Amino acid sequence: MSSSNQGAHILIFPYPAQGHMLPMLDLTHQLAIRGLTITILVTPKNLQTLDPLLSSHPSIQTLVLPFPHHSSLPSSVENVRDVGNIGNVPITIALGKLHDPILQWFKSHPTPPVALLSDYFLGWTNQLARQLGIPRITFFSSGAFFTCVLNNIWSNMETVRTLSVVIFPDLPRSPTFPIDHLTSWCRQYLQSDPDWVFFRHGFIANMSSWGWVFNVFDGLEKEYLDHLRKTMGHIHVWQVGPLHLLGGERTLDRVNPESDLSEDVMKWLDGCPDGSVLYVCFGSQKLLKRDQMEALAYGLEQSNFRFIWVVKLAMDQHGGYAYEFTPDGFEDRVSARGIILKGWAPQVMILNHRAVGGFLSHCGWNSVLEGVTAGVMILAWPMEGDQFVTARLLVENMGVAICVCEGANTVPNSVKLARAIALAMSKDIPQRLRVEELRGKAMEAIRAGGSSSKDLDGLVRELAQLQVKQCE
Ligand SMILES: O=c1ccn([C@@H]2O[C@H](COP(=O)(O)OP(=O)(O)O[C@H]3O[C@H](CO)[C@@H](O)[C@H](O)[C@H]3O)[C@@H](O)[C@H]2O)c(=O)[nH]1
Repeated sequence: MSSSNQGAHILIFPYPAQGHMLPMLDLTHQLAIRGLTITILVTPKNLQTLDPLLSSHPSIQTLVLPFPHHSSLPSSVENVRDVGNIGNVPITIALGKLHDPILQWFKSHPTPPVALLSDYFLGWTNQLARQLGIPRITFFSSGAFFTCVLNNIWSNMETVRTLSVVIFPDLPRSPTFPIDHLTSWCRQYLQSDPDWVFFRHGFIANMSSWGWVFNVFDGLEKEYLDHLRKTMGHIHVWQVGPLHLLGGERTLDRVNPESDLSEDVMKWLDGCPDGSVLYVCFGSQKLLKRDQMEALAYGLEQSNFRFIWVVKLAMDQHGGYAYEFTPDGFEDRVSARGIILKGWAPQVMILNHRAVGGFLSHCGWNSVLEGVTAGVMILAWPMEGDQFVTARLLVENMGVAICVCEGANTVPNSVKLARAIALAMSKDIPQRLRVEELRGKAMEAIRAGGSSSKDLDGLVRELAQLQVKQCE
């Protein structure tokens, strides 16, 4: 396949948040092995994240542009990881100022890109692509159900934000959500603030982009993908997930190379019985408050189950770094059966270890795909963004997870949490069987000739076709 695609040059623009970048880099890897010529755009502090990709594909070019200033961001911040999801609006606005530098780079390039593939938070690039006279493809790092909900919210924001319960009668299963379970943007949106108007326009622009790529698979979200194809009248909708499964040995590169934690953790898991360990991790952005950490610690302690709990390092208000709080003495008390993993965990490796039987997760889209494809039971604690919608998909639609807590600021009851952990970790819970079936469907989707694999090839064919058209 590769030789016929040589020369089709694509500009890839990831959004600087781990949950967005990692799947987009997996996608880039797939496009590179299929022979496309790739330039990837990052700001200086995100360049390091590309190291594994660039060492596998030395032919990939980088376009490194300085991160533009935004008054509400400390000057050292170039990634949502450093500030949490509160940074999404200013980071998107700041990146919008790259419009002119990209335009200049494009005009001076001897063989400029024939298409622009950018994250769904970078909807302003739709207009940029139009100016450049090339198609823009939106990459969605979240699911199709959430995209249906989000399109609806942004299109009707003036009404939606006044409601306490929002009904989506036109979506499959006509879901209803309390406003608090929809993205906090509904509460924060300010029509009089140009930053918010710009942010909103980006999402609306996504709806008219030339193509859409989703990190999803048929078995999980077919009804929502079909809905999007039907309502948007779009033929260029590609489902290419779960991308982390296609990443091959790249998956291991997600482990922080400076830490040797992964070896110790895997050794510890080797000594644990099958399905006996609960893995606890809330993605790359969300930091729990002190009382939430305490309640979670006591819940884990009382459950008596083995666990690995990932505790994050975060920037404090003085620009220094500190780990999330854990109660005094907790680590010693549970040392016989629990590990507190400080820093960046080798999540995919841990989830795929035979000893791991449950995953207490915030339902970030990547974590969900990684949990499901490891055949691990998910204990959902949705907190923000797309996570309530994803939890609905898993708990109610698919029946592969149970909900153990809800809300970004909720302090769980430790006793109830311990009970829920015990229930979820039991071997005979029906959700466990269903998640195994769903895992089979994900594997089916990515094998040669499977639905995601075919779509990935179809996407590359279309991109190569653009090159042919440009040469005619
Ligand atoms: O110690 C860690 C922590 C995270 N990860 C990886 O980081 C990614 C985290 O992604 P995700 O589970 O999606 O969570 P967030 O980082 O919170 O992602 C943001 O972006 C996602 C994709 O748009 C959304 O679904 C989430 O709600 C949003 O918070 C996953 O691949 C994890 O494997 C690690 O490898 N080690």
